[in-house]
Amino acid sequence: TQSTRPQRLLAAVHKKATRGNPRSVVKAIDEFCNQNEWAMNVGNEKGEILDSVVSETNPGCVLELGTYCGYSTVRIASLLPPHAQLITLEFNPDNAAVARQVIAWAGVAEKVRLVEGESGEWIPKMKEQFGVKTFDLVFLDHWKNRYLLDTKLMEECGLLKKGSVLLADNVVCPGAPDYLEYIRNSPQYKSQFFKSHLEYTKAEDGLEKSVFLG
Ligand SMILES: CCc1ncnc2c1ncn2[C@@H]1O[C@H](/C=C/CNC(=O)c2cc(-c3ccc(F)cc3)cc(O)c2O)[C@@H](O)[C@H]1O
Ligand SMILES: [Mg+2]
Repeated sequence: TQSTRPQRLLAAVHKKATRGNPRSVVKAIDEFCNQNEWAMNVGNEKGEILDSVVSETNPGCVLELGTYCGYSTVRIASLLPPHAQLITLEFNPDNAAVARQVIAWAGVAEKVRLVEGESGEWIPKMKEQFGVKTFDLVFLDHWKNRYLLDTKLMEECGLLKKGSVLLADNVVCPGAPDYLEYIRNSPQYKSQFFKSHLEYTKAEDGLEKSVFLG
């Protein structure tokens, strides 16, 4: 049977990356996507912006929406302080299966809890199921038409506190217009746009960083 792109990406990780070395896993995926097949990982250019936001936030509790193959999961987890936790939501079981192996190969599995399921179902369960109080950082990179819905859901569930940071991928391409309109006009957020490029291309894209003001 034919392999899928995520499976071919995983094979490249096993072949090219050093087990236990998260940076080599990130490098192997970027090489695969630059040389073999484009895939919707945040990529290295936007990834460096993600890294700087993670480092400056120094988060104890992170939520990622849309694991896909685990590329950004590995980038974030490799920068977390000891005992910090990253919960990542992925509802496609095939993608989740690949992501678990990418995360394990990178050696960051003990910092990551991959939850297989829909964000809409699991965000309301974060407190009771995982003992989460609030998230210090949320990375939004799932279906673009879910960014706004899930942000409002996190607000309603009391999962954001003063200073919580939302970082949204693809606010230019493919775009998340309703999310941008809401977050840039809401008095409850301070937003900043980081201009960049769509992963592995010259097309314009960017990340929106928004700090919840409480
Ligand atoms: C239901 C809520 C919910 N709950 C849990 N998991 C969910 C979920 N909704 C989605 N997922 C999973 O997340 C991943 C999807 C991510 C969606 N990402 C893009 O569409 C995207 C596209 C481009 C691009 C494509 C083509 C172009 F031409 C240009 C740009 C570039 C990018 O960086 C992109 O992130 C998959 O694993 C889903 O299974
Ligand atoms: Mg993306």
